[in-house]
Amino acid sequence: MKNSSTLVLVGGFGFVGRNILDTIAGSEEFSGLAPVVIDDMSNAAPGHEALDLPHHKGGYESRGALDFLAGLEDTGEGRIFVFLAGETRVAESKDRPLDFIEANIAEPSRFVMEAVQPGDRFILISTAGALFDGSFEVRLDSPYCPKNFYGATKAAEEMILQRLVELRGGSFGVIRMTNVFGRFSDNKKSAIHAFTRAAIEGKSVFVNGDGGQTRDFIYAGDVGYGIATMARRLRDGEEVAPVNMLGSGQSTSLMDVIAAVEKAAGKPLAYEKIPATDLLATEPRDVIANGEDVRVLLGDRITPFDDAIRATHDYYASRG
Ligand SMILES: Cc1cn([C@H]2C[C@H](O)[C@@H](COP(=O)(O)OP(=O)(O)O[C@H]3O[C@@H](C)[C@H](O)[C@@H](O)[C@H]3O)O2)c(=O)[nH]c1=O
Repeated sequence: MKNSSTLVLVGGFGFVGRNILDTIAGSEEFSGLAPVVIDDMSNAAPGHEALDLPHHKGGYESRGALDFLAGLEDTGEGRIFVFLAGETRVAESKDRPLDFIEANIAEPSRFVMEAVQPGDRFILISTAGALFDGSFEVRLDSPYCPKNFYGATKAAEEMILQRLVELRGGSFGVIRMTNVFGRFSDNKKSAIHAFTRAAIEGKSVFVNGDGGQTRDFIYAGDVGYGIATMARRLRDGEEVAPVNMLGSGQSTSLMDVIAAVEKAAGKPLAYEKIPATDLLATEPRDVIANGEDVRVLLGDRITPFDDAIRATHDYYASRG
C-alpha cells in the first residue's frame, strides 16, 4: 500500500471544497488522499470548525500560506493541488473587471510560481458555461468563445496556469463545471440557491427575462465525487485527460427550476419577471454539457435533478 498523497485544497472551506471533503471523508475509495486546506475564510461554508484536518486560515497569496505548505510532511508521493479560489459572479464581472483579472489570473499565477514544485499535480477548477457562447452543446474540445468578462478571465487562467505549472515542473489538468448547486452553498447567490432560500422564507424572487434560459445544473455531491475521483486517479498513476467536465448532461429552464423548488417546498414561490436586457446580452442563453464527456469522471453517478433539489431544500430547511 502506498502512502497517502497530500491533497491541497485552495479555497477548500467554500462550497465546492466542502463537498470534496465530504466525499473523501465518506468513502474508503479516497483513503489514499490526505486533504489539507488553505482558505481566507471569505466564503467559508458553516461548520468548518468541526473539521479536523491541517489548514491555514489566510490568503493563499500570503507568506503564511507558503510557510504552511513548506511545513507539511513530505510523503514522498508529491502533492496534488485543487485550486478552487477566484471570482465567479458573471453579473459582477462587467462592473469590476480588474478585480477579476487580479483574482482569476494575476494572483493564481503568483501562487503557482511560488508554490508548485517538480512532481506536483495541479487541478484548476474552471467553468463550462462561461467559456462558451451558448450556441452549441459544450464538449471537452469546444473552442473558447466567452460572452462575458468572467469567461474571458477563466479562459486566460486555464491557458496561463497550464504553462506556468509546466514551467515549474508540475503537471496540469482542468475540470470545468456547469452550474453547481446543493449542500454547503450558504454563501452562494446563484439562481437555485436564491430561489430555495426565498421559498423557505416566503420571499419573492426576480426572474431575468422570460425565464426560458436553460442551464446544465449539477448537484454539488456529484461535483465533490468527480473532483475527488480525478485526484484519486492522479494519485494512483492512472491516465487522466488534461481537460475534464462535470455537468449533468441535462438542460433545465429557469421556470422549470421554479417548479421543482415549489414541489420540494410544497408551496408556491412568488416571482417577478424583469427585462434585465443588458445582463442577458452578456450571458449564454442555453448551456448543456455533452452527456458522454461528463461521464468520464462521473460514470452513471449523476443525481436526478428533482432528488438534488429536494436535498438542497432539506439542507436549508434543517438550518432554520
Ligand atoms: C440569481 C438569479 C439568477 N437569475 C438568472 C440569471 C441567469 O440567466 C440564470 C442562472 O444564473 P446563476 O445561477 O447566477 O448562474 P449563471 O448561469 O450566471 O452561471 C454562473 O453560475 C455561477 C454560479 C458560476 O459561478 C459561474 O461560473 C457560472 O456558471 O438565472 C435570475 O433570473 N434571478 C436570480 O435571482
